[in-house]
Amino acid sequence: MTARLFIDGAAGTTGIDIRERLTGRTDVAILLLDDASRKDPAARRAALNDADFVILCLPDDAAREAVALIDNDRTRVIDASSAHRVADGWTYGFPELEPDGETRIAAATRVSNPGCYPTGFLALVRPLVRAGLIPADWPVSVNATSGYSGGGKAMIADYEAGGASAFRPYALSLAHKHVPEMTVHAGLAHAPIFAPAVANVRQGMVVEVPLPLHALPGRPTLASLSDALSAAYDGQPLVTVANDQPAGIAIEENAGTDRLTLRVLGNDTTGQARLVATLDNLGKGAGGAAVQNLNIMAGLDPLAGLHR
Ligand SMILES: NC(=O)C1=CN([C@@H]2O[C@H](COP(=O)(O)OP(=O)(O)OC[C@H]3O[C@@H](n4cnc5c(N)ncnc54)[C@H](OP(=O)(O)O)[C@@H]3O)[C@@H](O)[C@H]2O)C=CC1
Ligand SMILES: CC(=O)N[C@@H](CCC(=O)OP(=O)(O)O)C(=O)O
Repeated sequence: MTARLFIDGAAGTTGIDIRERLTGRTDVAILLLDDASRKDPAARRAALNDADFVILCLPDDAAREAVALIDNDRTRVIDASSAHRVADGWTYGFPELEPDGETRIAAATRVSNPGCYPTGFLALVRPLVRAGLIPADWPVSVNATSGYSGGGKAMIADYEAGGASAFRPYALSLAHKHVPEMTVHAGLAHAPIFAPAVANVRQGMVVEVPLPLHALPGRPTLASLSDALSAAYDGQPLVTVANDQPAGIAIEENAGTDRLTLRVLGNDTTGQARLVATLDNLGKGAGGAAVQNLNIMAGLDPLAGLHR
């Protein structure tokens, strides 16, 4: 079977990336609108209802509008925006996160693609909360740095014109749009303190969760945390729990791939840990995850077109 796919927002950063990833595939046929009609509601409505699958690569409001334009119960949607990540009736599109994740995505008609930062954060924290190693009411914090392509066309243009800062912490009022999905899908009682920054590198991301092991109820060791992550992702080809002790970690480690690498680093003597994830904000953090979800929903090879 050939899956008929419409990408709404195909001219943007994520849309172009997904089109490139699907080039040459014979199991997916892409429906495109020309430049004159790509923002025309009537043309979008027709394409949205004609397709078997739709990937929304739009700002949040436009993504909500696109969903409202679908008036049949056959078209299945993957939304790359943050509009539906904690919405009722939507399945969170992170197949490796829960034991039944892939099964639920395969059956879903509405799938929300995870945010780039939440992908790293949840991969580190969710299995530890599920295993009881981090209590649900623990005051978690998360520091992260993204490549500038995470800010879409406007931020890419700023950086590539040479005028933007080399390293810029932001979201300083602690109300970043990713906090709700981090809280809900980690199973935490309180919002984590999320401190993101953008760096002068096109693609790549480091997400770090510091943990005072000495203060946690079970006083876990580094090895017990690492073992819990390894067990959670056993057999998952895109997720690696590395047991190395690098002197430093490059933000580019997984740039250009759909890999997600997790590490538990730190010091058992002081009882302090640094949980660190690296990924490509456009890979497992966006377009790679969208293609993976499409593959799963359409019953295709789940890893087709992904860069391991
Ligand atoms: N970049 C990233 O790393 C990631 C982005 N995302 C999410 O994916 C979505 C798209 O992001 P990104 O690709 O970066 O953004 P871009 O700004 O690069 O692209 C957005 C595209 O949507 C088009 N668009 C805007 N409004 C409408 C509309 N009403 N109808 C049709 N098309 C419209 C824009 O057209 P025009 O330029 O002409 O206005 C543009 O082509 C966002 O919700 C973003 O949060 C998700 C994960 C990662
Ligand atoms: C560097 C930068 O600006 N990043 C974006 C997030 C990019 C992303 O992946 O967010 P969504 O998946 O929710 O679109 C931001 O902080 O808003």
